[in-house]
Amino acid sequence: ARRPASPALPPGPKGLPLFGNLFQVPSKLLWVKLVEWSKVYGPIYSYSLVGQPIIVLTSLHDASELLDRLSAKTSDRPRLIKLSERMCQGKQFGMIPRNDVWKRYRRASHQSLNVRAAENYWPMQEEEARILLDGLINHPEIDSVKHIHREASSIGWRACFGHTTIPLEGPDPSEPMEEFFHEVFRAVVPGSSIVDVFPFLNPLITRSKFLRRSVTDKFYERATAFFIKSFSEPQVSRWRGVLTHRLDDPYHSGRGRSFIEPNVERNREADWYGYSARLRLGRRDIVTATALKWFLLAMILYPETAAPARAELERVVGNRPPSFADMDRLPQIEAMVKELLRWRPPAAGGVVHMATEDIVYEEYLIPKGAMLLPIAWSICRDPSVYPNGDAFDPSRFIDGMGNVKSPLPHTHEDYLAFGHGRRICVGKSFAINSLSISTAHLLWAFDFQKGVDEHGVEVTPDPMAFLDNGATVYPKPFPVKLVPRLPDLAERLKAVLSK
Ligand code: HEM
Repeated sequence: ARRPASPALPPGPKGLPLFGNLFQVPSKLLWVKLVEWSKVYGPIYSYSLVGQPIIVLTSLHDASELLDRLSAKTSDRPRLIKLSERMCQGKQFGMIPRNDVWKRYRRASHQSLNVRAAENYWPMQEEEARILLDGLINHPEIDSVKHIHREASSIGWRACFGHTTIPLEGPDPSEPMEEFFHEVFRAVVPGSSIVDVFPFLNPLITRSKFLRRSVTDKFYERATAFFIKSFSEPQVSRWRGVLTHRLDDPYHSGRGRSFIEPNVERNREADWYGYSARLRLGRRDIVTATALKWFLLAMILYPETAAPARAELERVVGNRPPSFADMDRLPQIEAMVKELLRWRPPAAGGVVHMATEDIVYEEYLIPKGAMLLPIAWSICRDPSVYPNGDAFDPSRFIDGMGNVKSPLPHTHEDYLAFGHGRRICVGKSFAINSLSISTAHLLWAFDFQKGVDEHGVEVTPDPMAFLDNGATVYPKPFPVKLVPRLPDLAERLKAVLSK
């Protein structure tokens, strides 16, 4: 296309003077509306909230050009008053601007979470996957979602603090943090908080307790207080006390070194890194739990897609539980995890970036200060790379020889659910490992069938029934029936767990 004399913002829905599209965007499931608009206005379009332009990216081409290739100019975060400044007091590094503090946090967490370093958590993640199965077998009366949550929080907490496993019956020390992260995910959505839409309210809110309460919700103050307290020396020592104590427990081997340790040892600013690490990473694992809920749903609705992975597990591991050492020979598991994150990217609406300078992109102007919102839902079903993207089909990632296909360029090895550019998820390898080992164990151990409701009627879950949690999206709860695939499953697990 010929470039017009003065490039302008990508077109989009017409709004009101001053307010822009403020009254057209829903307060829940914003991304569903944004996907709808992309069908009308094209893969790249813009809308505005009270003068703030937001550029919506729904194609792989635009997202990779703007957020990956031009990431030097598009890796900032917008000012997030409620989330970053009020709730996290500038300490949650995923949300702060791209400044020196961010760089130090990012470097420190990359050191402990990169592909190689993530291998340190394999024994702990394997153990947790087995404890998950053990719980599901011995406590079928407890909702499977609760088991999944236990596993996810235990993995997250153990990685952060070197903690031993969190028991099903609790106590779960990470619980308040989970609450906090729910709030974080809600507040990261553009326009979700009134103080971000009308920043002039900020000083007023600081002064008025009434306003503070009314712009936030009931969890806010409690969760924020917990978050801030978790930096404090006494709190950290208290957690450490719990850890060391439990390490002697023979059933819970206590394997699993905190990923903070290497940083603490290496850095002179040990305390600073140590304390801050706890929050920047603690409870991100709830995203992994979300992915596992979608996994159960996919297995109920598309049972035939489990067959190749099962056949492979039978061939490679047989009657013993799978392990990371088997993963090279389990391409079907890799394909399953790729497809799971593609079909239902947990952060469906993407995480917002901000341009730090004016960018002329194709015929458009992306002005400095514009928000850029990559809609993972759409990008992960971009028809030019993933045809028939609404169908759950792990075989799309398998070639004629039964190996995982080489990914197409710019697809981040077919893991587009982890975002883009310099802000790409720092826990990516860690999360993929958690999902691979958990799905491998679940497929090895169980057949998944529809569960029944309180009247005994079989329930077919609706894959389009979403529960909004801001940047992440859950399936509406559904019952599932797990049928053990080996008669002596419980004994086999006991044998490996007590080793
Ligand atoms: C399936 C699980 C997960 C998914 C789908 C996911 C996805 C994402 C996405 C979309 C972003 C924003 C990227 C962007 O701005 O373009 C992000 C950022 C981040 N993720 Fe994850 N994540 C997952 C698990 C984790 C885990 C387990 C950890 C920690 C161990 C983690 C730590 C982070 C951090 C610290 C950031 C902020 C990075 C920055 O702003 O520089 N994530 N993640």
